[in-house]
Amino acid sequence: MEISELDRKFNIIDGDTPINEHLSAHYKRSFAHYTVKDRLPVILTRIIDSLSREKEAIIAGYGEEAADDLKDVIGNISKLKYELQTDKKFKLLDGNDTDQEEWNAFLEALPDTHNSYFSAVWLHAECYMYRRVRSMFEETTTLREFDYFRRQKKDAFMGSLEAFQQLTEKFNEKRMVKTRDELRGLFRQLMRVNLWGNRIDLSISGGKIVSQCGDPFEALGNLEEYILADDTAAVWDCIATTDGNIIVDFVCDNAGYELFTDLCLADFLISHNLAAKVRFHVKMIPWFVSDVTPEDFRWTLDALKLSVTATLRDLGCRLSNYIETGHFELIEGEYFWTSPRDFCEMESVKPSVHRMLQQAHLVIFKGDLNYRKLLGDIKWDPTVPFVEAIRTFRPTNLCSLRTVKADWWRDCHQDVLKSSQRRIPSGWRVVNTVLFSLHSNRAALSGL
Ligand SMILES: O=P(O)(O)OC[C@H]1O[C@](O)(CO)[C@@H](O)[C@@H]1O
Ligand SMILES: [Mn+2]
Repeated sequence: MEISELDRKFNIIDGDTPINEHLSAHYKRSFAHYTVKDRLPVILTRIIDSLSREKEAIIAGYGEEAADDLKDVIGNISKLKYELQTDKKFKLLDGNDTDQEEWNAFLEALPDTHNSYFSAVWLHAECYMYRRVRSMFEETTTLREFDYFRRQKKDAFMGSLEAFQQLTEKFNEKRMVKTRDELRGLFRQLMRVNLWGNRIDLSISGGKIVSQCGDPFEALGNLEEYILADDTAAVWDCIATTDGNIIVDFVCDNAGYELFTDLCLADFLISHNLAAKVRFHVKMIPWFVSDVTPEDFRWTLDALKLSVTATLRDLGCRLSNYIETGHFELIEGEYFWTSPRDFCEMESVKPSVHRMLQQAHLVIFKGDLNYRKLLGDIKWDPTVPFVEAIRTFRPTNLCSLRTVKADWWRDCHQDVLKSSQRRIPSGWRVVNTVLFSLHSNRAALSGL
């Protein structure tokens, strides 16, 4: 079928998402369109490939019955790919997962004009695809607990070991800082290391293993010019002006190198008495390929503890000890993070999560997907300040740490935009361009 014929059939508009509209694959020249048309089918195909490749190992681990389950799942993923590529309406979810009813209520309430892959809000379409894959496994007898992205996450972790080592060594050298100024300087560096950590994401690479190579601290200087918006000073003030008896929350994104940098930043906060507790909110089901699940979190601490190098072993022991002492807390069991809801809906849809975030003095939202959820997946006018774009979402002080993977102009102030245009020709082609934004909610930080 000719592409134009397809476009006509799916009612695709030949243009980019208009300002103030929701991002959607409906607009042919948008990154959302490229994602739904090209990236998501590739991610589905990669799941099928890895299941076929690992078939024997899976059967060895999950029993003979897993062979039939694998066959069913592979067939169902192929069907899902067909549904996606032919823009079928979203189906209700089967199965008994905890969040199934909420998801179905959400799907049933979608207007008829926005409930298929190319017509829906991009956030909804993308989340729905990952959630459908999960239900296929949930319906099996043997593979309900199987994480079909785990192999890739582990491989990416292993590929980053050298960077972990370098980061920990540098961090150990610097840990002993004493003065407030030195502390602030180290915080600034760790925030940047953390921000860069978000580059390593296995969904943007289509599931291909990408790991952090080279010395992360050394790379910082060259990367500085790519930072679009930087409120580190406000974030530091927000933390450093307290008595340290505060909770800091991470709404986590990717496992592997990024989680490692989250743990380093959290370690810094605890070991310098800047926070009494750091909580990590993670996903309950395999999500956007590399997102952290409780199992990934525990596995990461264990792998560090068992590392061949003493530096990483010591770190692993210290971090695990923080769990024992309650300085770190893994928050699991919450399905809101894998719902299609944006964060503005949190207070009404899941007040318990909102109340929990309110206990924290600062919440750090990691990554591109969380950023999109903060902004409601809307293509904001670039001049709209972050604090307006997050609308009524005000649980506490907020910080968003994100490398820009989706539409990049939404968070730029005009002056930044102008200077970045020299480097970035247009729209979604910036997918491989490294850009950062480091946002805090200035209004919330100043106590509004
Ligand atoms: O891991 P992160 O930072 O949330 O980014 C992942 C996501 O970024 C996007 O490319 C754009 O939002 C998604 O399509 C992708 O899967
Ligand atoms: Mn992610």
